[in-house]
Parts: sequence; structure tokens; C-alpha cells
Amino acid sequence: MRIDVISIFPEYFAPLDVSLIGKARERGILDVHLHQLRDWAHDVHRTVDDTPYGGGPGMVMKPEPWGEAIDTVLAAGPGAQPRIIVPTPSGVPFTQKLAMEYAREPWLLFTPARYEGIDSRVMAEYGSRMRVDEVSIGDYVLAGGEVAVLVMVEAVGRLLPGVLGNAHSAVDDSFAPGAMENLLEGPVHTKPPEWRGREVPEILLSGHHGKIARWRRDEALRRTAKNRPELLSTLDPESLDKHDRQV
Ligand SMILES: N#Cc1c(-c2ccc3ccn(Cc4ccc(CN5CCOCC5)cc4)c3c2)n[nH]c1N
Repeated sequence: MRIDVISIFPEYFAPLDVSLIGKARERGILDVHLHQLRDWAHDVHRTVDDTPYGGGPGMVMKPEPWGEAIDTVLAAGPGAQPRIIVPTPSGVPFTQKLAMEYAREPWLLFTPARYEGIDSRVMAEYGSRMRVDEVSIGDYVLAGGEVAVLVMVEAVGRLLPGVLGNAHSAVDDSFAPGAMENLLEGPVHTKPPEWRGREVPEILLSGHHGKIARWRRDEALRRTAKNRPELLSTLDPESLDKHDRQV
């Protein structure tokens, strides 16, 4: 997968050199290209913003630098068309389902903005000939889109074949389709068996895989009921057995 990111703060993406994503880049699973938007702002101050038409707070990002930058990236890309992803507080929710959809794309182009966002004519221009998604990572307000891109690249990157070790499969994630779909993970434990007088639940040391799986599902149901009760209504009633209903 190729990923291009256009931003006035490309240094924000240094975290993409480390850990999971960094290793995926070293192994050629991910090919990340960062671009400084100001390289396409040709005035002496390399201006990328201006006052909003119609008034209102803040500044709006000018269309010309974005248009030139996106055209350059498209021309230098691997051919075909990328999926353009625009982080914005006004976007559709970024979900595990959307991450899985993006993980199947050969080329993603992220356009994290600053100020009040990008002149809306830019995405109208590209939306006429390729997929442009306005996406939000949550119901809170950030100062720009860079952090959202880091979130999405990590959520998508970990789903790519070969990125997660064999020991862990994204199939077991919360919100991934399957038996534990839309249930939160329960508690996890490791050695030592006792720590500050707190013992690991006996069942986990029993070696009885069926009972362990039952215990884990019970704990997942309890945690979901406590922290995200609204998710319980999304569970397929068929997937809940008599025991589940007693938890
Ligand atoms: N993904 C994601 C995000 C973002 C996000 C993503 C991209 C950009 C680019 C600029 N910003 C700052 C910004 C803040 C608020 C507003 C709305 N304005 C309306 C008029 O009154 C003032 C406020 C606009 C722009 C961004 C924020 N925030 N939260 C998410 N989940």
C-alpha cells in the first residue's frame, strides 16, 4: 500500500518511522510519502490561508496550493487513482469497518488541514473524478488533521497482511466482524501469578480452554455493559446464548 500525506506540518508524522508502521515501511508493506504543502505556495511568505468569504472565525486554507500539491502527487503516484481522505470534525465516523475498507485500497492520499479547513472547492474538484471521504476520528475538536491521519494510518496499517505478528490477529479485535463483534475486550493478565496480593483469576491458569473462552466472553459482556451499553443492542440476539443473558 502506498500512502501520501500533504500537510504544513510533515514533521508531525515522525511517529510513522517507529514501531509497527515503521517496521512495515522497512519491509516494503507500506510506502509512505510526506509532502510540505507550502512547497506549492509561491508567494514570498509561502501563504496557504486567507480570510473566509462571508465572514466567520479563523482562516480558510487557499485552494491553489492544495490543487497544485494534489495534482503533483497524482502525477507522481503509482497510476490509477488514490482514495482521498480528508480529516474533518464534520466527517463520517472513522470506524474499524472503515479501517478495514481502507486496508483493501492500494493507494491512500491524506489531506490533513489546519485553520478552519480547506476551501470546499478543492474536494469538489477531485470528488468529481475519484473517491473523496470526509472522515472524523471522534466527537471532540482538534486543532488540525495531522493527529487524525496518525490514528487512521495506524488503524489501517495494522490490518495489512504481515504487519501484525502471527501471535495476534486483527480478526480478534473489538468491532471486527465475528463472534466477539462489537464487544469490548475483557481484562488481560500475564506473569507473575500474584502481584501485590492480587491473584490472576484461577480459571486462566486451569488450561481448560472452553471454560477460559466462556470466562473471557462473560468479562467482555460485563465490560461492554459497563462502558459501552449501547453496543449490546447491536449484538445479534442469535449470538447470545442463555448463559450470556444471565451475565
Ligand atoms: N478528523 C478529525 C477531527 C478534527 C479536525 C480535523 C481536521 C482539521 C483541520 C482544521 N481543524 C481545526 C478545526 C476545528 C474546528 C472547526 C469547526 N469550526 C466551525 C466554526 O466555528 C469554529 C470551529 C474547524 C476546524 C481540524 C480539526 N477535529 N476533531 C476531529 N475528530
